Amino acid sequence: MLTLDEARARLELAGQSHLLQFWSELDQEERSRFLAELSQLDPEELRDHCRGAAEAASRHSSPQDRLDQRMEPVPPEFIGGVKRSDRNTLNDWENEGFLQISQNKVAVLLLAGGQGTRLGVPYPKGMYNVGLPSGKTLYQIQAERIRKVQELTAKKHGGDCIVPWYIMTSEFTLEPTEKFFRENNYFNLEPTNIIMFEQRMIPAVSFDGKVILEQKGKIAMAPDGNGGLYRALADNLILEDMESRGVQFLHVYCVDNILVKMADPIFIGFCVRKGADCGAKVVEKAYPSEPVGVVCQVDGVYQVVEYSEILPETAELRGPGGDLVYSAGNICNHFFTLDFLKAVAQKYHGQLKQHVALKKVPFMDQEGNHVKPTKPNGIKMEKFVFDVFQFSRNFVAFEVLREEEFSPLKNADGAALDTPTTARRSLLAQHYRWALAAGAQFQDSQGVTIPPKPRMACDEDPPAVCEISPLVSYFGEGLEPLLKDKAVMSPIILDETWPKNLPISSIPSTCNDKAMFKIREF
Ligand SMILES: CC(=O)N[C@H]1[C@@H](OP(=O)(O)OP(=O)(O)OC[C@H]2O[C@@H](n3ccc(=O)[nH]c3=O)[C@H](O)[C@@H]2O)O[C@H](CO)[C@@H](O)[C@@H]1O
Repeated sequence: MLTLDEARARLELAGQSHLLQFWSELDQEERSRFLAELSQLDPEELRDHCRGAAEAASRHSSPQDRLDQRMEPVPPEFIGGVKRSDRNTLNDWENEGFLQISQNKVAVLLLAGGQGTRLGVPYPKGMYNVGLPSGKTLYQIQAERIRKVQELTAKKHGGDCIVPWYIMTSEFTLEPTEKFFRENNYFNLEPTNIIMFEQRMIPAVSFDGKVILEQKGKIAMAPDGNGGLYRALADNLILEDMESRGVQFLHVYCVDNILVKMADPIFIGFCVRKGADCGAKVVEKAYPSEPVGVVCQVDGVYQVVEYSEILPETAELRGPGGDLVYSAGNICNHFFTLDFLKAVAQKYHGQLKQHVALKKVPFMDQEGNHVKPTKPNGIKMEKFVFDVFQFSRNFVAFEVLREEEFSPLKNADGAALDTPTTARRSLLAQHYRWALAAGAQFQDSQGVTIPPKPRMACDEDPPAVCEISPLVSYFGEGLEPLLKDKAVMSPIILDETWPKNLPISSIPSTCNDKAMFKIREF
Protein backbone atom coordinates (compact mmCIF):
# COMPACT_ATOMS: atom_id res chain seq x y z
CA MET A 1 0.00 0.00 0.00
CA LEU A 2 1.17 3.53 -0.74
CA THR A 3 2.23 6.05 1.91
CA LEU A 4 0.39 9.36 2.01
CA ASP A 5 3.30 11.14 0.29
CA GLU A 6 3.41 8.58 -2.49
CA ALA A 7 -0.34 8.83 -3.00
CA ARG A 8 -0.11 12.63 -3.08
CA ALA A 9 2.67 12.54 -5.70
CA ARG A 10 0.72 10.12 -7.88
CA LEU A 11 -2.47 12.13 -7.68
CA GLU A 12 -0.58 15.28 -8.65
CA LEU A 13 0.78 13.48 -11.70
CA ALA A 14 -2.77 12.48 -12.65
CA GLY A 15 -4.13 16.00 -12.00
CA GLN A 16 -6.36 14.72 -9.18
CA SER A 17 -4.91 16.30 -6.03
CA HIS A 18 -8.36 17.42 -4.90
CA LEU A 19 -9.07 13.86 -3.77
CA LEU A 20 -7.07 14.46 -0.59
CA GLN A 21 -8.84 17.69 0.37
CA PHE A 22 -10.64 16.11 3.34
CA TRP A 23 -7.70 13.95 4.45
CA SER A 24 -7.27 15.77 7.78
CA GLU A 25 -10.89 14.97 8.69
CA LEU A 26 -10.56 11.20 8.23
CA ASP A 27 -10.00 8.85 11.15
CA GLN A 28 -7.28 6.21 11.12
CA GLU A 29 -9.45 3.47 9.67
CA GLU A 30 -10.86 5.69 6.93
CA ARG A 31 -7.35 6.81 6.02
CA SER A 32 -6.02 3.32 5.56
CA ARG A 33 -9.09 2.27 3.57
CA PHE A 34 -8.74 5.32 1.34
CA LEU A 35 -5.00 4.78 0.81
CA ALA A 36 -5.74 1.18 -0.17
CA GLU A 37 -8.26 2.44 -2.72
CA LEU A 38 -5.84 5.03 -4.12
CA SER A 39 -3.06 2.44 -4.34
CA GLN A 40 -5.13 0.55 -6.93
CA LEU A 41 -5.05 3.47 -9.36
CA ASP A 42 -2.25 3.76 -11.87
CA PRO A 43 -1.51 7.54 -12.21
CA GLU A 44 -1.08 7.54 -15.99
CA GLU A 45 -4.12 5.40 -16.62
CA LEU A 46 -6.08 7.64 -14.27
CA ARG A 47 -4.97 10.80 -16.06
CA ASP A 48 -5.88 9.34 -19.45
CA HIS A 49 -9.19 8.04 -18.13
CA CYS A 50 -10.19 11.45 -16.74
CA ARG A 51 -9.14 13.36 -19.85
CA GLY A 52 -10.76 10.80 -22.12
CA ALA A 53 -14.02 10.89 -20.17
CA ALA A 54 -14.26 14.71 -20.22
CA GLU A 55 -13.47 14.83 -23.95
CA ALA A 56 -15.88 12.03 -24.79
CA ALA A 57 -18.63 13.73 -22.78
CA SER A 58 -18.14 17.01 -24.63
CA ARG A 59 -18.36 15.15 -27.96
CA HIS A 60 -21.32 13.10 -26.73
CA SER A 61 -24.33 13.52 -29.02
CA SER A 62 -22.51 15.95 -31.28
CA PRO A 63 -23.76 15.52 -34.88
CA GLN A 64 -20.40 14.30 -36.28
CA ASP A 65 -20.27 11.53 -33.66
CA ARG A 66 -23.65 10.09 -34.65
CA LEU A 67 -23.86 6.58 -36.01
CA ASP A 68 -27.15 7.08 -37.82
CA GLN A 69 -25.54 8.03 -41.16
CA ARG A 70 -23.19 5.05 -41.10
CA MET A 71 -25.69 2.31 -40.24
CA GLU A 72 -27.16 -0.38 -42.46
CA PRO A 73 -29.48 -3.23 -41.50
CA VAL A 74 -28.26 -6.84 -41.47
CA PRO A 75 -29.33 -8.36 -44.81
CA PRO A 76 -32.19 -10.80 -44.02
CA GLU A 77 -30.33 -13.69 -45.66
CA PHE A 78 -27.65 -13.37 -42.96
CA ILE A 79 -30.08 -13.98 -40.14
CA GLY A 80 -30.93 -17.55 -39.26
CA GLY A 81 -33.91 -18.19 -37.10
CA VAL A 82 -36.64 -20.22 -35.59
CA LYS A 83 -39.45 -18.79 -37.77
CA ARG A 84 -37.41 -19.06 -40.94
CA SER A 85 -36.43 -22.72 -40.51
CA ASP A 86 -38.32 -25.98 -40.82
CA ARG A 87 -38.60 -28.50 -38.01
CA ASN A 88 -35.96 -30.82 -39.49
CA THR A 89 -33.37 -28.09 -39.69
CA LEU A 90 -34.11 -26.99 -36.13
CA ASN A 91 -33.81 -30.61 -34.96
CA ASP A 92 -30.53 -30.88 -36.74
CA TRP A 93 -29.12 -27.81 -34.99
CA GLU A 94 -30.52 -29.00 -31.68
CA ASN A 95 -28.85 -32.40 -32.06
CA GLU A 96 -25.57 -30.70 -32.85
CA GLY A 97 -25.94 -28.55 -29.73
CA PHE A 98 -26.68 -31.56 -27.53
CA LEU A 99 -23.70 -33.38 -28.99
CA GLN A 100 -21.37 -30.49 -28.09
CA ILE A 101 -22.88 -30.30 -24.61
CA SER A 102 -22.45 -34.05 -24.15
CA GLN A 103 -18.73 -33.62 -24.81
CA ASN A 104 -18.49 -30.96 -22.07
CA LYS A 105 -17.59 -28.34 -24.67
CA VAL A 106 -20.32 -25.85 -23.75
CA ALA A 107 -20.41 -23.42 -20.82
CA VAL A 108 -22.72 -20.58 -19.89
CA LEU A 109 -21.45 -17.20 -18.78
CA LEU A 110 -23.67 -14.80 -16.89
CA LEU A 111 -23.09 -11.06 -16.91
CA ALA A 112 -24.14 -10.05 -13.41
CA GLY A 113 -21.99 -7.10 -12.45
CA GLY A 114 -24.63 -4.43 -13.15
CA GLN A 115 -26.17 -2.35 -10.38
CA GLY A 116 -29.75 -2.75 -11.59
CA THR A 117 -30.51 0.87 -10.72
CA ARG A 118 -33.73 0.97 -12.73
CA LEU A 119 -35.22 -1.95 -10.78
CA GLY A 120 -34.26 -0.16 -7.58
CA VAL A 121 -33.46 -3.09 -5.28
CA PRO A 122 -30.37 -3.02 -3.05
CA TYR A 123 -29.36 -6.60 -3.95
CA PRO A 124 -28.28 -8.31 -7.20
CA LYS A 125 -31.05 -8.68 -9.78
CA GLY A 126 -30.60 -12.45 -10.03
CA MET A 127 -31.87 -12.73 -6.44
CA TYR A 128 -35.18 -11.14 -7.44
CA ASN A 129 -38.39 -13.10 -7.07
CA VAL A 130 -40.97 -11.85 -9.57
CA GLY A 131 -43.86 -13.37 -7.63
CA LEU A 132 -44.24 -16.77 -9.28
CA PRO A 133 -46.37 -19.29 -7.38
CA SER A 134 -43.17 -21.19 -6.55
CA GLY A 135 -41.42 -18.04 -5.30
CA LYS A 136 -38.35 -18.93 -7.38
CA THR A 137 -35.73 -16.29 -8.04
CA LEU A 138 -34.10 -15.63 -11.41
CA TYR A 139 -30.96 -17.42 -10.20
CA GLN A 140 -32.91 -20.51 -9.19
CA ILE A 141 -34.70 -20.67 -12.54
CA GLN A 142 -31.39 -20.36 -14.39
CA ALA A 143 -29.71 -23.00 -12.20
CA GLU A 144 -32.59 -25.44 -12.77
CA ARG A 145 -32.41 -24.93 -16.53
CA ILE A 146 -28.72 -25.86 -16.40
CA ARG A 147 -29.58 -29.00 -14.44
CA LYS A 148 -32.29 -29.89 -16.95
CA VAL A 149 -30.17 -29.34 -20.03
CA GLN A 150 -27.48 -31.56 -18.48
CA GLU A 151 -30.10 -34.21 -17.74
CA LEU A 152 -31.60 -34.08 -21.26
CA THR A 153 -28.13 -34.37 -22.77
CA ALA A 154 -27.26 -37.30 -20.55
CA LYS A 155 -30.49 -39.02 -21.59
CA LYS A 156 -29.69 -38.54 -25.27
CA HIS A 157 -26.03 -39.41 -25.20
CA GLY A 158 -25.55 -41.47 -22.06
CA GLY A 159 -23.03 -40.59 -19.36
CA ASP A 160 -22.93 -37.44 -17.29
CA CYS A 161 -22.01 -34.07 -18.66
CA ILE A 162 -21.26 -30.70 -17.12
CA VAL A 163 -22.25 -27.24 -18.24
CA PRO A 164 -20.02 -24.98 -16.13
CA TRP A 165 -21.62 -21.71 -15.03
CA TYR A 166 -19.29 -18.70 -15.09
CA ILE A 167 -20.69 -15.66 -13.32
CA MET A 168 -19.15 -12.23 -13.76
CA THR A 169 -19.91 -10.06 -10.75
CA SER A 170 -18.65 -6.68 -9.56
CA GLU A 171 -17.77 -5.12 -6.23
CA PHE A 172 -21.50 -4.49 -5.80
CA THR A 173 -22.68 -8.00 -6.52
CA LEU A 174 -19.94 -10.54 -5.69
CA GLU A 175 -20.44 -10.90 -1.96
CA PRO A 176 -24.26 -11.07 -1.89
CA THR A 177 -24.28 -13.41 -4.90
CA GLU A 178 -21.79 -15.79 -3.29
CA LYS A 179 -23.75 -15.73 -0.05
CA PHE A 180 -27.05 -16.34 -1.83
CA PHE A 181 -25.68 -19.33 -3.72
CA ARG A 182 -24.15 -20.76 -0.55
CA GLU A 183 -27.37 -20.34 1.41
CA ASN A 184 -29.31 -22.05 -1.36
CA ASN A 185 -26.92 -24.97 -1.55
CA TYR A 186 -25.87 -23.84 -5.04
CA PHE A 187 -29.33 -24.90 -6.21
CA ASN A 188 -28.07 -28.48 -6.21
CA LEU A 189 -25.40 -27.82 -8.77
CA GLU A 190 -21.85 -28.89 -8.01
CA PRO A 191 -20.21 -25.76 -6.46
CA THR A 192 -16.92 -26.36 -8.27
CA ASN A 193 -18.78 -25.93 -11.56
CA ILE A 194 -19.99 -22.45 -10.60
CA ILE A 195 -17.14 -20.03 -11.11
CA MET A 196 -17.65 -16.46 -9.91
CA PHE A 197 -15.22 -13.71 -10.77
CA GLU A 198 -15.14 -9.96 -10.47
CA GLN A 199 -14.95 -7.24 -13.10
CA ARG A 200 -13.02 -4.03 -12.53
CA MET A 201 -14.40 -0.78 -11.22
CA ILE A 202 -13.42 2.61 -12.60
CA PRO A 203 -13.83 6.13 -11.19
CA ALA A 204 -16.73 8.38 -12.16
CA VAL A 205 -15.51 11.74 -13.44
CA SER A 206 -17.01 15.25 -13.41
CA PHE A 207 -17.53 17.18 -16.63
CA ASP A 208 -14.24 19.03 -16.02
CA GLY A 209 -12.26 15.81 -15.80
CA LYS A 210 -12.00 15.42 -12.03
CA VAL A 211 -12.60 12.15 -10.20
CA ILE A 212 -15.72 12.47 -8.04
CA LEU A 213 -15.44 12.01 -4.28
CA GLU A 214 -18.45 10.10 -3.07
CA GLN A 215 -17.45 10.45 0.57
CA LYS A 216 -14.58 12.33 2.17
CA GLY A 217 -12.43 9.23 1.93
CA LYS A 218 -14.04 7.33 -0.93
CA ILE A 219 -14.02 7.72 -4.68
CA ALA A 220 -17.25 7.24 -6.67
CA MET A 221 -16.55 4.01 -8.55
CA ALA A 222 -18.67 2.09 -11.05
CA PRO A 223 -18.23 -1.22 -12.89
CA ASP A 224 -16.61 -0.78 -16.30
CA GLY A 225 -19.66 -2.00 -18.25
CA ASN A 226 -20.47 -5.55 -19.35
CA GLY A 227 -17.67 -5.22 -21.92
CA GLY A 228 -15.40 -5.28 -18.87
CA LEU A 229 -15.87 -9.03 -19.34
CA TYR A 230 -12.81 -9.38 -21.55
CA ARG A 231 -10.43 -7.76 -19.09
CA ALA A 232 -12.01 -9.66 -16.22
CA LEU A 233 -11.53 -12.97 -18.09
CA ALA A 234 -7.82 -12.20 -18.37
CA ASP A 235 -7.44 -10.75 -14.82
CA ASN A 236 -9.00 -13.85 -13.26
CA LEU A 237 -7.47 -16.53 -15.51
CA ILE A 238 -10.93 -17.64 -16.56
CA LEU A 239 -9.93 -18.57 -20.10
CA GLU A 240 -7.35 -20.93 -18.62
CA ASP A 241 -10.06 -22.48 -16.46
CA MET A 242 -12.26 -22.97 -19.54
CA GLU A 243 -9.39 -24.50 -21.44
CA SER A 244 -8.60 -26.93 -18.63
CA ARG A 245 -12.22 -28.10 -18.63
CA GLY A 246 -12.25 -28.57 -22.40
CA VAL A 247 -14.84 -25.82 -22.95
CA GLN A 248 -14.91 -24.55 -26.52
CA PHE A 249 -18.22 -22.70 -26.83
CA LEU A 250 -19.74 -20.07 -24.57
CA HIS A 251 -23.31 -18.94 -24.23
CA VAL A 252 -23.08 -15.47 -22.68
CA TYR A 253 -26.29 -13.92 -21.36
CA CYS A 254 -27.61 -11.13 -19.16
CA VAL A 255 -29.19 -11.77 -15.80
CA ASP A 256 -32.65 -10.30 -16.19
CA ASN A 257 -34.35 -12.27 -18.96
CA ILE A 258 -36.73 -14.69 -17.23
CA LEU A 259 -37.14 -16.72 -20.44
CA VAL A 260 -33.41 -17.26 -21.10
CA LYS A 261 -32.64 -20.69 -22.59
CA MET A 262 -29.48 -21.66 -20.78
CA ALA A 263 -26.91 -23.25 -23.12
CA ASP A 264 -29.67 -23.35 -25.75
CA PRO A 265 -28.79 -26.43 -27.85
CA ILE A 266 -30.48 -24.98 -30.97
CA PHE A 267 -28.54 -21.72 -30.83
CA ILE A 268 -25.27 -23.49 -30.00
CA GLY A 269 -25.84 -26.04 -32.77
CA PHE A 270 -26.73 -23.31 -35.29
CA CYS A 271 -23.56 -21.34 -34.50
CA VAL A 272 -21.35 -24.45 -34.56
CA ARG A 273 -22.79 -25.66 -37.88
CA LYS A 274 -22.28 -22.20 -39.41
CA GLY A 275 -18.65 -22.21 -38.26
CA ALA A 276 -19.28 -18.96 -36.38
CA ASP A 277 -16.79 -17.53 -33.90
CA CYS A 278 -19.32 -15.06 -32.59
CA GLY A 279 -23.09 -14.83 -32.67
CA ALA A 280 -26.08 -12.96 -31.30
CA LYS A 281 -29.67 -13.92 -30.66
CA VAL A 282 -32.16 -11.30 -31.75
CA VAL A 283 -35.91 -10.76 -31.61
CA GLU A 284 -37.98 -8.61 -33.91
CA LYS A 285 -38.30 -5.21 -32.27
CA ALA A 286 -41.77 -4.68 -30.86
CA TYR A 287 -41.99 -0.95 -31.59
CA PRO A 288 -39.53 1.72 -32.78
CA SER A 289 -38.63 3.18 -29.39
CA GLU A 290 -38.24 -0.16 -27.61
CA PRO A 291 -35.17 0.17 -25.36
CA VAL A 292 -33.09 -2.58 -26.96
CA GLY A 293 -29.94 -2.35 -29.04
CA VAL A 294 -30.17 -3.30 -32.72
CA VAL A 295 -27.82 -5.65 -34.52
CA CYS A 296 -26.75 -3.91 -37.73
CA GLN A 297 -23.69 -2.95 -39.72
CA VAL A 298 -21.79 0.28 -39.19
CA ASP A 299 -19.33 1.12 -41.96
CA GLY A 300 -19.86 -2.45 -43.20
CA VAL A 301 -18.94 -4.10 -39.90
CA TYR A 302 -21.36 -5.99 -37.63
CA GLN A 303 -22.21 -4.17 -34.47
CA VAL A 304 -24.97 -3.51 -31.95
CA VAL A 305 -26.09 0.07 -31.78
CA GLU A 306 -27.78 0.93 -28.49
CA TYR A 307 -31.22 2.52 -28.37
CA SER A 308 -29.70 5.57 -26.70
CA GLU A 309 -27.19 6.06 -29.52
CA ILE A 310 -29.53 6.63 -32.47
CA LEU A 311 -32.06 9.30 -33.32
CA PRO A 312 -35.79 8.49 -33.08
CA GLU A 313 -36.05 9.07 -36.87
CA THR A 314 -33.57 6.25 -37.46
CA ALA A 315 -35.37 3.89 -35.09
CA GLU A 316 -38.65 4.68 -36.86
CA LEU A 317 -37.40 4.07 -40.43
CA ARG A 318 -39.56 1.57 -42.31
CA GLY A 319 -38.91 -0.42 -45.48
CA PRO A 320 -41.22 -0.72 -48.50
CA GLY A 321 -43.26 -3.50 -46.81
CA GLY A 322 -43.84 -1.34 -43.72
CA ASP A 323 -41.47 -3.29 -41.46
CA LEU A 324 -38.91 -1.52 -39.30
CA VAL A 325 -35.58 -1.24 -41.12
CA TYR A 326 -33.68 -1.74 -37.84
CA SER A 327 -35.70 -4.56 -36.37
CA ALA A 328 -33.05 -7.04 -35.17
CA GLY A 329 -33.37 -6.37 -31.42
CA ASN A 330 -30.41 -7.51 -29.31
CA ILE A 331 -31.46 -9.66 -26.35
CA CYS A 332 -27.96 -9.88 -24.86
CA ASN A 333 -27.54 -13.60 -25.63
CA HIS A 334 -24.25 -14.17 -27.35
CA PHE A 335 -22.22 -17.08 -28.64
CA PHE A 336 -18.42 -17.04 -28.58
CA THR A 337 -15.82 -19.66 -29.27
CA LEU A 338 -13.05 -19.90 -26.71
CA ASP A 339 -10.53 -19.13 -29.46
CA PHE A 340 -12.36 -15.91 -30.26
CA LEU A 341 -12.40 -14.90 -26.59
CA LYS A 342 -8.69 -15.61 -26.35
CA ALA A 343 -7.99 -13.41 -29.36
CA VAL A 344 -10.07 -10.60 -27.85
CA ALA A 345 -8.43 -10.88 -24.44
CA GLN A 346 -4.94 -10.97 -25.93
CA LYS A 347 -5.16 -8.57 -28.87
CA TYR A 348 -8.28 -6.52 -29.00
CA HIS A 349 -9.71 -5.62 -25.63
CA GLY A 350 -7.72 -2.37 -25.47
CA GLN A 351 -9.44 -1.29 -28.69
CA LEU A 352 -12.97 -1.58 -27.34
CA LYS A 353 -14.99 1.58 -27.65
CA GLN A 354 -15.67 3.54 -24.47
CA HIS A 355 -19.31 4.55 -24.19
CA VAL A 356 -20.26 7.63 -22.26
CA ALA A 357 -23.08 7.55 -19.73
CA LEU A 358 -24.02 10.81 -18.05
CA LYS A 359 -25.28 9.99 -14.55
CA LYS A 360 -26.37 11.58 -11.30
CA VAL A 361 -23.45 10.72 -9.04
CA PRO A 362 -23.74 11.64 -5.31
CA PHE A 363 -20.70 13.71 -4.26
CA MET A 364 -19.01 15.78 -1.52
CA ASP A 365 -19.10 19.49 -2.27
CA GLN A 366 -16.24 21.88 -1.41
CA GLU A 367 -17.65 22.44 2.07
CA GLY A 368 -17.82 18.74 2.77
CA ASN A 369 -21.60 18.38 2.38
CA HIS A 370 -22.96 15.22 0.83
CA VAL A 371 -25.01 16.19 -2.24
CA LYS A 372 -27.47 14.06 -4.19
CA PRO A 373 -27.67 15.79 -7.58
CA THR A 374 -30.97 16.17 -9.37
CA LYS A 375 -29.42 16.27 -12.84
CA PRO A 376 -26.44 14.43 -14.33
CA ASN A 377 -23.14 15.69 -12.97
CA GLY A 378 -20.83 12.80 -13.69
CA ILE A 379 -19.48 10.67 -16.49
CA LYS A 380 -19.32 6.92 -16.27
CA MET A 381 -17.36 5.22 -19.02
CA GLU A 382 -18.55 1.77 -20.02
CA LYS A 383 -17.50 -0.92 -22.43
CA PHE A 384 -20.19 -3.07 -24.03
CA VAL A 385 -20.00 -6.84 -24.38
CA PHE A 386 -21.06 -6.80 -28.03
CA ASP A 387 -18.39 -4.34 -29.18
CA VAL A 388 -16.19 -7.30 -30.05
CA PHE A 389 -18.41 -8.32 -32.96
CA GLN A 390 -16.22 -6.16 -35.21
CA PHE A 391 -13.29 -8.55 -34.62
CA SER A 392 -15.26 -11.62 -35.64
CA ARG A 393 -14.30 -13.49 -38.80
CA ASN A 394 -17.68 -15.18 -39.05
CA PHE A 395 -20.50 -13.44 -37.23
CA VAL A 396 -24.02 -14.89 -37.24
CA ALA A 397 -27.36 -13.61 -35.99
CA PHE A 398 -30.17 -15.93 -34.92
CA GLU A 399 -33.73 -14.70 -34.60
CA VAL A 400 -35.97 -16.24 -31.96
CA LEU A 401 -39.57 -15.71 -30.93
CA ARG A 402 -40.01 -12.99 -28.36
CA GLU A 403 -42.85 -14.71 -26.51
CA GLU A 404 -40.69 -17.80 -26.06
CA GLU A 405 -37.32 -16.27 -25.27
CA PHE A 406 -37.34 -12.64 -24.22
CA SER A 407 -38.97 -10.92 -21.30
CA PRO A 408 -36.45 -8.81 -19.38
CA LEU A 409 -36.81 -7.44 -15.88
CA LYS A 410 -35.56 -3.88 -16.01
CA ASN A 411 -38.01 -1.68 -14.07
CA ALA A 412 -39.94 -1.75 -10.83
CA ASP A 413 -43.68 -2.37 -10.95
CA GLY A 414 -45.54 0.76 -11.94
CA ALA A 415 -43.51 1.22 -15.11
CA ALA A 416 -45.24 0.31 -18.35
CA LEU A 417 -42.85 -2.42 -19.45
CA ASP A 418 -40.21 -4.93 -18.40
CA THR A 419 -41.38 -5.16 -14.79
CA PRO A 420 -41.81 -8.05 -12.33
CA THR A 421 -45.45 -8.26 -13.47
CA THR A 422 -44.60 -8.52 -17.18
CA ALA A 423 -41.81 -11.06 -16.50
CA ARG A 424 -44.10 -13.24 -14.39
CA ARG A 425 -46.87 -12.99 -16.97
CA SER A 426 -44.57 -13.99 -19.84
CA LEU A 427 -43.33 -17.08 -18.01
CA LEU A 428 -46.80 -18.18 -16.90
CA ALA A 429 -48.23 -17.55 -20.38
CA GLN A 430 -45.46 -19.70 -21.88
CA HIS A 431 -46.10 -22.51 -19.40
CA TYR A 432 -49.82 -22.30 -20.02
CA ARG A 433 -49.22 -22.65 -23.79
CA TRP A 434 -46.92 -25.63 -23.19
CA ALA A 435 -49.52 -27.29 -20.98
CA LEU A 436 -52.30 -26.75 -23.55
CA ALA A 437 -50.08 -28.10 -26.32
CA ALA A 438 -49.42 -31.17 -24.16
CA GLY A 439 -53.17 -31.78 -23.93
CA ALA A 440 -54.06 -30.36 -20.49
CA GLN A 441 -57.54 -29.03 -19.83
CA PHE A 442 -57.87 -26.49 -17.06
CA GLN A 443 -60.56 -26.15 -14.42
CA ASP A 444 -61.13 -23.55 -11.76
CA SER A 445 -61.37 -24.37 -8.06
CA GLN A 446 -65.09 -25.15 -8.48
CA GLY A 447 -64.30 -27.74 -11.15
CA VAL A 448 -65.63 -25.54 -13.93
CA THR A 449 -63.75 -25.88 -17.23
CA ILE A 450 -61.67 -22.85 -18.18
CA PRO A 451 -61.99 -22.50 -21.98
CA PRO A 452 -58.57 -22.84 -23.63
CA LYS A 453 -56.98 -19.70 -25.02
CA PRO A 454 -53.99 -20.57 -27.17
CA ARG A 455 -53.43 -16.95 -28.23
CA MET A 456 -53.16 -14.08 -25.78
CA ALA A 457 -52.25 -10.45 -26.06
CA CYS A 458 -48.85 -9.68 -24.56
CA ASP A 459 -50.41 -7.71 -21.71
CA GLU A 460 -52.93 -10.41 -20.88
CA ASP A 461 -52.65 -12.92 -18.03
CA PRO A 462 -53.25 -16.54 -19.03
CA PRO A 463 -56.73 -17.78 -18.01
CA ALA A 464 -55.18 -20.52 -15.85
CA VAL A 465 -52.03 -20.49 -13.73
CA CYS A 466 -49.67 -23.38 -14.38
CA GLU A 467 -46.04 -22.95 -13.39
CA ILE A 468 -43.81 -25.69 -14.75
CA SER A 469 -40.51 -26.24 -13.03
CA PRO A 470 -37.48 -26.24 -15.35
CA LEU A 471 -36.65 -29.55 -13.67
CA VAL A 472 -39.78 -30.96 -15.31
CA SER A 473 -39.43 -29.34 -18.72
CA TYR A 474 -36.66 -27.23 -20.26
CA PHE A 475 -38.63 -25.92 -23.22
CA GLY A 476 -42.03 -27.59 -23.28
CA GLU A 477 -40.77 -31.14 -23.89
CA GLY A 478 -41.83 -34.18 -21.89
CA LEU A 479 -45.18 -32.82 -20.72
CA GLU A 480 -47.60 -35.08 -22.59
CA PRO A 481 -47.20 -38.08 -20.28
CA LEU A 482 -48.04 -35.79 -17.38
CA LEU A 483 -50.81 -33.69 -18.85
CA LYS A 484 -52.43 -35.31 -21.87
CA ASP A 485 -56.16 -35.69 -21.34
CA LYS A 486 -55.88 -34.56 -17.75
CA ALA A 487 -58.10 -32.03 -16.04
CA VAL A 488 -55.78 -29.66 -14.26
CA MET A 489 -57.01 -27.43 -11.48
CA SER A 490 -55.63 -23.92 -11.62
CA PRO A 491 -53.43 -22.76 -9.93
CA ILE A 492 -50.91 -25.55 -10.25
CA ILE A 493 -47.18 -25.91 -9.84
CA LEU A 494 -45.84 -28.79 -11.83
CA ASP A 495 -42.54 -29.57 -10.21
CA GLU A 496 -40.25 -32.56 -9.91
CA THR A 497 -42.11 -33.81 -6.84
CA TRP A 498 -45.16 -34.35 -8.99
CA PRO A 499 -46.07 -38.00 -8.58
CA LYS A 500 -46.06 -39.17 -12.16
CA ASN A 501 -47.58 -42.63 -12.02
CA LEU A 502 -49.78 -42.63 -8.97
CA PRO A 503 -53.49 -43.31 -9.38
CA ILE A 504 -55.53 -40.22 -8.77
CA SER A 505 -56.82 -41.16 -5.38
CA SER A 506 -53.35 -41.25 -3.88
CA ILE A 507 -52.23 -37.87 -5.20
CA PRO A 508 -52.03 -35.40 -2.35
CA SER A 509 -54.04 -32.25 -2.91
CA THR A 510 -51.16 -30.04 -1.83
CA CYS A 511 -47.87 -31.35 -3.13
CA ASN A 512 -46.35 -27.95 -2.68
CA ASP A 513 -47.31 -25.71 0.20
CA LYS A 514 -47.26 -22.58 -1.94
CA ALA A 515 -50.04 -23.58 -4.30
CA MET A 516 -52.93 -25.91 -4.41
CA PHE A 517 -52.90 -28.39 -7.20
CA LYS A 518 -54.98 -31.33 -8.22
CA ILE A 519 -55.02 -33.34 -11.37
CA ARG A 520 -57.30 -36.16 -12.47
CA GLU A 521 -58.03 -38.34 -15.48
CA PHE A 522 -61.05 -37.42 -17.61
C1 LIG B 1 -24.58 -3.14 -23.30
C2 LIG B 1 -25.63 -4.16 -23.47
O1 LIG B 1 -25.37 -5.34 -23.37
N1 LIG B 1 -26.86 -3.71 -23.81
C3 LIG B 1 -27.96 -4.63 -23.95
C4 LIG B 1 -28.67 -4.74 -22.61
O2 LIG B 1 -29.14 -3.44 -22.32
P1 LIG B 1 -29.42 -2.85 -20.86
O3 LIG B 1 -29.26 -1.39 -20.96
O4 LIG B 1 -30.68 -3.35 -20.36
O5 LIG B 1 -28.18 -3.45 -20.09
P2 LIG B 1 -28.03 -3.72 -18.54
O6 LIG B 1 -27.51 -2.51 -17.94
O7 LIG B 1 -29.23 -4.35 -17.99
O8 LIG B 1 -26.87 -4.81 -18.60
C5 LIG B 1 -27.01 -6.03 -19.28
C6 LIG B 1 -26.28 -7.09 -18.46
O9 LIG B 1 -24.93 -6.72 -18.25
C7 LIG B 1 -24.61 -6.80 -16.88
N2 LIG B 1 -23.61 -5.77 -16.55
C8 LIG B 1 -23.87 -4.46 -16.77
C9 LIG B 1 -22.92 -3.50 -16.47
C10 LIG B 1 -21.69 -3.90 -15.92
O10 LIG B 1 -20.78 -3.11 -15.65
N3 LIG B 1 -21.49 -5.23 -15.72
C11 LIG B 1 -22.41 -6.18 -16.02
O11 LIG B 1 -22.19 -7.39 -15.82
C12 LIG B 1 -25.92 -6.60 -16.13
O12 LIG B 1 -25.84 -7.17 -14.83
C13 LIG B 1 -26.90 -7.30 -17.06
O13 LIG B 1 -26.96 -8.68 -16.81
O14 LIG B 1 -29.74 -5.68 -22.71
C14 LIG B 1 -30.75 -5.34 -23.69
C15 LIG B 1 -31.75 -6.49 -23.73
O15 LIG B 1 -32.29 -6.68 -22.48
C16 LIG B 1 -30.10 -5.16 -25.08
O16 LIG B 1 -31.06 -4.74 -26.02
C17 LIG B 1 -28.97 -4.14 -24.99
O17 LIG B 1 -28.36 -4.01 -26.27
